[in-house]
Amino acid sequence: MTATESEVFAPHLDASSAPAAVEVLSAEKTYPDGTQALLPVDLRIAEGEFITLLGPSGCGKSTLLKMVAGMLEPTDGRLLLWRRPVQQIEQTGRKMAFVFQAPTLMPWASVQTNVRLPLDLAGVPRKEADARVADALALVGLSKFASALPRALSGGMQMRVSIARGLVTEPDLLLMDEPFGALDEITRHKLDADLLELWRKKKLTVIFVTHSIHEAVFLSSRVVMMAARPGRVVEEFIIDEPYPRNADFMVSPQFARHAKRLQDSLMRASSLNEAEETA
Ligand SMILES: Nc1ncnc2c1ncn2[C@@H]1O[C@H](COP(=O)(O)OP(=O)(O)OP(=O)(O)O)[C@@H](O)[C@H]1O
Repeated sequence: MTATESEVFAPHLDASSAPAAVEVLSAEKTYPDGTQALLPVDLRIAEGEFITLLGPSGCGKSTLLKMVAGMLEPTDGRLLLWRRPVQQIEQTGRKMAFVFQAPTLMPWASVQTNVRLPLDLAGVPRKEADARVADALALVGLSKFASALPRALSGGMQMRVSIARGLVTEPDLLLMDEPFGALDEITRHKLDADLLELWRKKKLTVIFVTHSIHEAVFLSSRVVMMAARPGRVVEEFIIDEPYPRNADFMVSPQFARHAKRLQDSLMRASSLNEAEETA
C-alpha cells in the first residue's frame, strides 16, 4: 500500500457537511398483497459514506435498497439521489450500480463479455468498452481470467466478476444486497477488505445489506438497524473508527465494543418481532 492510500480516512467526521447522495423522505412500502414491508423511513446518506442496513430477516432491508435503486416504487414518500427523484439520476450526471446476492452471470459467456454487458446495453463503442472492462477486471484482481467461463471460477471469483460488472459503469453509488452472504468466511473477509479499498480509491457511496454484525462493524461508517413486522428503522450507529481498517481492527477492543452494541441492538430488534408475534 502506498503512503497516500494508507492516509487515515474518516467519512463519519464529514457526513453532516458533505452533500447528500441519497435522501429517503418518509418512504414506505406496502406490497399489493397487503404486506406492510416498510413503515415510513427517513434517511440521509452523504457522499462518501459506507452505510450498512442490518436487521432480522424480513425487516425490509432489500425493499429499502430496491426503492433507492428505483426498482420498486414507494407506496408513499419520496427517494432522491443527488436531490433528484431516483428515476432522474441521469440528469444528475451520477451513476448507480446494484450488486445482487447471487452473481447472476451468463454461463455461456466469458468473464469479459459478462462484465461488458452494461456497456453493451448502453451502446458504448467496443474499443472503449473493452478498455473499461480491462480496468474493472484489474480492480477486482481478475485480469488473468478475462477469457474464462464463469463455471471455471470459484464462488468468490464469480462474485468478483459481478462486482466488476457493477464497477464497469464507474458508478458513484454502489448498492449491494448481501453480496457475500453465500461465501465462506475467509473469502468473505478478503472481499470485504477489497471492497473497502475500492470504496476509498473510487470515492464511492455504498449502501450494503448484511446479516453479519462483524461485517457491518468492519465495513461501515454508519449502521442502520431495522426491525420487522412491519419493517422499520429502529436505531443508528456511527462506527467512528478511522480507515483503513485491517485484520488488527477486527481483534481490537474497539471492534468488540461496536460489535457488542450492535449485537444488543439486534437482539432488541429481534425481540420486538417475537413480542409482536406472540401478542
Ligand atoms: N414481492 C413481495 N410481495 C409481498 N411481500 C413481499 C414481497 N417482497 C418482500 N415481501 C415481504 O416484505 C417484507 C420485507 O421483505 P425484504 O425482503 O425487504 O426483507 P429483508 O430484510 O431484506 O429480508 P431478508 O433478510 O430475509 O432478505 C417481508 O415480510 C417479505 O416477506
